[in-house]
Amino acid sequence: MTENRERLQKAKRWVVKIGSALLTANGQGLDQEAMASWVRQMATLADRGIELILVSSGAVAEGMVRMGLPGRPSSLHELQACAAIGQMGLVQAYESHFRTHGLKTAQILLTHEDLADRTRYLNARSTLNALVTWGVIPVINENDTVATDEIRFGDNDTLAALVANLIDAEVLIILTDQEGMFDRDPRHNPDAVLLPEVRALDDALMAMAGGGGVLGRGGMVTKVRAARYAARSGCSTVIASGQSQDVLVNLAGGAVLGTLLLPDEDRLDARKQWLAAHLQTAGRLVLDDGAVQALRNHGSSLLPVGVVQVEGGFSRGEVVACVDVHGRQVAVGLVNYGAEDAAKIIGKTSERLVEVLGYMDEEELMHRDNLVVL
Ligand SMILES: Nc1ncnc2c1ncn2[C@@H]1O[C@H](COP(=O)(O)OP(=O)(O)O)[C@@H](O)[C@H]1O
Ligand SMILES: N[C@@H](CCC(=O)OP(=O)(O)O)C(=O)O
Repeated sequence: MTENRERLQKAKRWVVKIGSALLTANGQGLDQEAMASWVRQMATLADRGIELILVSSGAVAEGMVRMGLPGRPSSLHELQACAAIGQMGLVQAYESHFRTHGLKTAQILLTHEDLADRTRYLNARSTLNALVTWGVIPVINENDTVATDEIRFGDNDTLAALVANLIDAEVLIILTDQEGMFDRDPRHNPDAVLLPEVRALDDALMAMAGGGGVLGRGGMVTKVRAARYAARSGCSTVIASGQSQDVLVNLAGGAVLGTLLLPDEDRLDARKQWLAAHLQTAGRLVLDDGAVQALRNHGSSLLPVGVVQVEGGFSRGEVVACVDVHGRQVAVGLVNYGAEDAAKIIGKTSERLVEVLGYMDEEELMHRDNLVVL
């Protein structure tokens, strides 16, 4: 175990995510004292040459306090207005805390759409790399003011993981209001046991992870999912308590704190990571069992013959999900045929494509270089 903790000691690029539950002191507004402590710790790490990217929630919660609202608004526009109000307080606080340590900050607000579009994805990556190289601390949040269901990450755990993929971070630290991940939700099970180290891809984890509290969005479910996303670029995740004294500095020293979620060894190349980052897709292809096996076990391309159904109105070149007959996601990839033509060729062998369509661009519906098995 300590050997894996030593990985953290060597890591040079970290994403740190701070959740609303932790940041807002039980709905009493931003916890300035706690923020000062995390910032001081990050300044210590920056001083040791660690590159840091901060993903911070708290905009909606702070907006609620500023507007004197008793609970989280249910209407989308009020929620978005709250986020816009609270985001001011959030960046203002980080800017002034970091300035006391001589560090500059930069605000970055993203939606899922920014990472789904290849050009914007590359732009976001270059900008973040430029900031980090200058020693500026990017402070990232979802662009809640414009995010609708179609373009949102939904929670900042996911956003933080996709940022870790984007900039090739070695470590993602998710600070929350619990000591780490337990085998059951400790809020409801006092005898729950803390898990010190797990494989991020272990399927059993999802069953142990429950939902979140009043202010946070995702609970442990989104944190485990985030660790799985992070693992795609070889990034280790730690879920730890933000209330634990000097948590960041101690983790950097190799202390056994919180839960370490380790990646498996094989890591996706940068383009496949971008493909995998598509949380929303333009449509779905339903695969028969043979095609599922071919993709999963043999790294094959997807041929029309293995597809039983086409759903959605996608065009050639769009990112489409592949699911099995039970609707479970198998892969995502760039499709070689639009939905209309795809519907005509599914179930057909490659030799029949010209006969059915009158032309053939590629014999695969998705080439293996353009798909990623999830
Ligand atoms: N297996 C688990 N281990 C630890 N916490 C869990 C687990 N399942 C659910 N939770 C809940 O997840 C909450 C943290 O998530 P959340 O409220 O979204 O916080 P944040 O704002 O930090 O993202 C904890 O307070 C806890 O009640
Ligand atoms: N963008 C939102 C973050 C919502 C969110 O994911 O919260 P959390 O589950 O506490 O990380 C905000 O700033 O309020």
